[in-house]
Amino acid sequence: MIRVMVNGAGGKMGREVVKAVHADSELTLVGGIDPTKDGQDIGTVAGIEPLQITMAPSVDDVLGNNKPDVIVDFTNPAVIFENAKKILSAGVHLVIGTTGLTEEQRNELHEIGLKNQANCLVAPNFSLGAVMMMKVAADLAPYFPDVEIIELHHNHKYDAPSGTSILTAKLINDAKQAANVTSSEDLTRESLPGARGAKVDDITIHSVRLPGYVAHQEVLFGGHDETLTIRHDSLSRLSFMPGVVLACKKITSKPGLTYGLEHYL
Ligand SMILES: NC(=O)C1=CN([C@@H]2O[C@H](COP(=O)(O)OP(=O)(O)OC[C@H]3O[C@@H](n4cnc5c(N)ncnc54)[C@H](OP(=O)(O)O)[C@@H]3O)[C@@H](O)[C@H]2O)C=CC1
Ligand SMILES: O=C(O)C1=N[C@H](C(=O)O)C[C@H](O)C1
Repeated sequence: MIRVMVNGAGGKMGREVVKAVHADSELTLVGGIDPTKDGQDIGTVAGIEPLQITMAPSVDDVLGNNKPDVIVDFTNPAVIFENAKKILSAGVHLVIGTTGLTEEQRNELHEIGLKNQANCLVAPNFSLGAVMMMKVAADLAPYFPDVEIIELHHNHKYDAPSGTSILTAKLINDAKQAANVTSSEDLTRESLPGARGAKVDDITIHSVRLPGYVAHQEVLFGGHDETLTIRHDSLSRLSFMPGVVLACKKITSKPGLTYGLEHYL
């Protein structure tokens, strides 16, 4: 049995992860961390039967004796880097769904993980469909080098652009460079700043935040008198759970830091 703890267990994703880990026969839920749910019962917070597990206020409280094998983190971009350093330094494997880590920070976590035999997965998106969308987008990019991304999320999301759109843009850029193709010149000049969205390398990303949405993304390719659009929709947070459960089971066999769930499939 793999002993799993959830950081951010009281949040929108954390509550679903608690339920998914509890329901899996190869995983044992051994704890949850959330500053404002400190002392509460994890089953009550997640809306399942009482589990007799009390939530801890911070990772500092769970990295002493009786550490878990794996911590799954869905907290927020402001706290992820400092928490990840502590968790990996304590020799605990770490599955990160939280967005916002820079490439430089991921490199630092890779070194800390190797030094402490603690593996780390940073996956901007755990849904199978989103991983496939990114793969197909990269496959299409050499044939359609003119491409923009629209990502659409609920209005309680803290960060923009989304982690998924940033990884999608990176994969598209890598594919374009490998194929030695470039996009057409953008002749538009903004009369209002921000009208053309944000750039990740060469790719424009537009972020929509509205109540009602969960997590959605369109990748739009423009060609000669034709366009091609691929779209992915997460209809609920359950869409991320098979990926999170898979990551908890595979992480022991992937040394260092891995970026993207595709490397686990
Ligand atoms: N990789 C993927 O597939 C997905 C990634 N995400 C990402 O996951 C992250 C969380 O998303 P979501 O669940 O919607 O956000 P929520 O705000 O609903 O949940 C975050 C939780 O973390 C808690 N928290 C804040 N600071 C700490 C801390 N220092 N230690 C422990 N817990 C803390 C929050 O408590 P409080 O509310 O009291 O601040 C809250 O309960 C985001 O970065 C989001 O982009 C989301 C969906 C899928
Ligand atoms: O905040 C969210 O909700 C999501 N965040 C991730 C991201 O930033 O890409 C994954 C998914 O889009 C949901």
